[in-house]
Amino acid sequence: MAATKDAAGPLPVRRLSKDELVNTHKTHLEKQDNSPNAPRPVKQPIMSEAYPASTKSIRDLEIIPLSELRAETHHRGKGIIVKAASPPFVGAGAVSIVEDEFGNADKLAIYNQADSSILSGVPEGCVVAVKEPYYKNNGSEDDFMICVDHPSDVILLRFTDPIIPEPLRLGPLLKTAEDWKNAADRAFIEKDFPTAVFCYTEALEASEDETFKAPIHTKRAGVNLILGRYDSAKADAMASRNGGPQDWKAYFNAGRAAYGLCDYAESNKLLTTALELNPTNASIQKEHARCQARLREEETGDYDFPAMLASVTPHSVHLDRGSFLRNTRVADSAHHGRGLFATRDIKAGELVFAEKATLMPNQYEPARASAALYALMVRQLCENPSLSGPVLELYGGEYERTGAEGTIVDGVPVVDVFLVEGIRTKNCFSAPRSTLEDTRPSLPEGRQAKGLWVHASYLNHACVPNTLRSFVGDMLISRATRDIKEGEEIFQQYVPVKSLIDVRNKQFKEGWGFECGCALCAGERRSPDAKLAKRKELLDAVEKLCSKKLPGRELIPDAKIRSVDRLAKQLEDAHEHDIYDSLPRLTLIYPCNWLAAAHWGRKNHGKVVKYSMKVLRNFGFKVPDESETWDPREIYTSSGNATLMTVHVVAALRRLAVAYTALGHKEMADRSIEAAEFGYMLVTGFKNDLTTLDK
Ligand SMILES: C[S@@+](CC[C@H](N)C(=O)[O-])C[C@H]1O[C@@H](n2cnc3c(N)ncnc32)[C@H](O)[C@@H]1O
Repeated sequence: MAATKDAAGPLPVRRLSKDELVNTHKTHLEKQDNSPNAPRPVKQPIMSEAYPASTKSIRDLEIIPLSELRAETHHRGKGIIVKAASPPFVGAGAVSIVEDEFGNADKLAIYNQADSSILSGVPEGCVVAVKEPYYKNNGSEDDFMICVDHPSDVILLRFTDPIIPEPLRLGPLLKTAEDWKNAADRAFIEKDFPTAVFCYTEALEASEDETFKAPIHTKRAGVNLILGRYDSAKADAMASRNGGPQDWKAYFNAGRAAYGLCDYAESNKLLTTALELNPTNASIQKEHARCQARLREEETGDYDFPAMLASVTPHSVHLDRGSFLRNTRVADSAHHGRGLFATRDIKAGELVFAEKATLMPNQYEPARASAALYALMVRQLCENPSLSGPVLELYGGEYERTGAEGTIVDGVPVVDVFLVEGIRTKNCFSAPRSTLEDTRPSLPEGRQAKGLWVHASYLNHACVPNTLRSFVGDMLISRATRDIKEGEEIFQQYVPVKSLIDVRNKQFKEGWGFECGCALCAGERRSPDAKLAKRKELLDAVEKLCSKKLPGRELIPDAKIRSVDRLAKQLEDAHEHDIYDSLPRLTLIYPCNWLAAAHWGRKNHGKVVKYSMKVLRNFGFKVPDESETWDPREIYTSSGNATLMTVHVVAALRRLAVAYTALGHKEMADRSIEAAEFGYMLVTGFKNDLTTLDK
């Protein structure tokens, strides 16, 4: 863990007075962008500044005055209780001027609160407790602020909480439970849902009358459903039961909440009860049928992928589908910690699993995608604690846990934003809106969302993996690239691998903290350094000569083709037979692809066959001598365990088909196309027309 600043720093020489703070704050408020759709920036944690979230109750901390806060210090064992003396300035966080019971004032910046929480902009007059506050200098001599990064380090205190010191007490703002209910109803009509939840909560706290409380639970369940706070919605719905004829509503709402949590088995149970109580209700029937469909998908893995793709639009990338996971299970891995293992034999091409994202924001802007996922993870852990368990169990890198993360303290789950960021960086995937679309050459590159798929997060990496992942909206599809035996570990590539072993392992070390030990990496490490250096030198020479591009329609001069051919031969000679006999030769893929494309432009079909077959060979596939009759469809099942499948394999097979046709080898041409279609299914996740590759 990074150094925390627990040692006491100095008391500031000068602090700004309340008037000075409030006046400056007012000028900021005047400039605040209040448009409802203005995107809120996210303050993503800097791991070198990491410090753990407080795990103590505010009632176990020593409450200190603001005047005792020391610069650059985490005040362990201490807490402050303050009242907001200004409206909040809402940017990456919410900044308020606050005062304590002694009239000391200071600036409080609260980050990482969900928009649906009232703490995302503490209203003036509210009282909050900050646990183990971090007091931070903002640059100039007298500019300090209390900086709350962990959402659970700040607690909104109820007006009647006895912990509030006398001078900060207002007493209840409204007199009766009925007043609070009416205020909540008004907030609901104005679509101010966080305030509605707050006021319904006060109404519930202010009343002992169960007949008054039951419908308020129903209303708060409804608001929580709107806010996506499914755990609370479910608890409210269940609390609204009173044994009367309206209880079907409670089960219906609880069922919808469980559906929102993707807990379809639980949802089914609740909706079935709702249906028993009200068998003719069309809304329950509809939700029940929807839930049954999810359970079928979970059981069978039977998906209509084209329909799913058709439903993905720029505004709707979250698919209403269940996850099919039963072909795989999590178990200890010989490579690292836990991994995913096959629970039965899986044939090349079969669905290994399909998983709906646990969390994936609809944010495809490269500059915003990571921050959006981080913010969503924090929000969900705060709002739906039932999701915390599976997310917090994921590998979080080197960040040291306290063990209290996710436990409920002072009524809220402890959420440590640095752990969340650690989990995010080690487990998130980039996802195009659809992999099929992504294979279109005309599509601009780089528009990918970032998401978290909890089951897929257990996959370890191999450069020569046995599965390939693809996406349709927020659904991750994993297909077997070769036959997998029951009990075998499932691997995937974390990122497309670089051809030079040093370069790719540097990437794994820096990004994920490991050195790959897959068959390819282990084999390549047997090559002496001089051979590795020679291959790098030759690849550099080819890339320089060809400017890293593949030939298009232009006619490439003979002399250039001869030069590339010569370098390719030297590269081939720089691979030891005993090591590379059944391993991919990644540095040779680009030159061979280039030569196939160059000969393609010259309609030199024999050479196209030769170099396309070399491309397949260099991806690790077993191919015969180019003059033999063979069946390209067999490459997926007869090539051993060190192959690498990409869209370039599909392109090579297509090129092969055209060349075979031109040479009059119709049968091999047809088989090549079938093999290309199969490969394209692996790449895109389901059967698709190869012509997408031309669009
Ligand atoms: C997404 S997690 C994979 C699941 C992880 N093994 C676990 O126990 O939760 C990613 C982490 O797994 C480890 N890992 C993945 N592939 C590996 C490999 N081939 N060899 C060693 N460690 C690997 C790395 O520490 C990486 O940061």
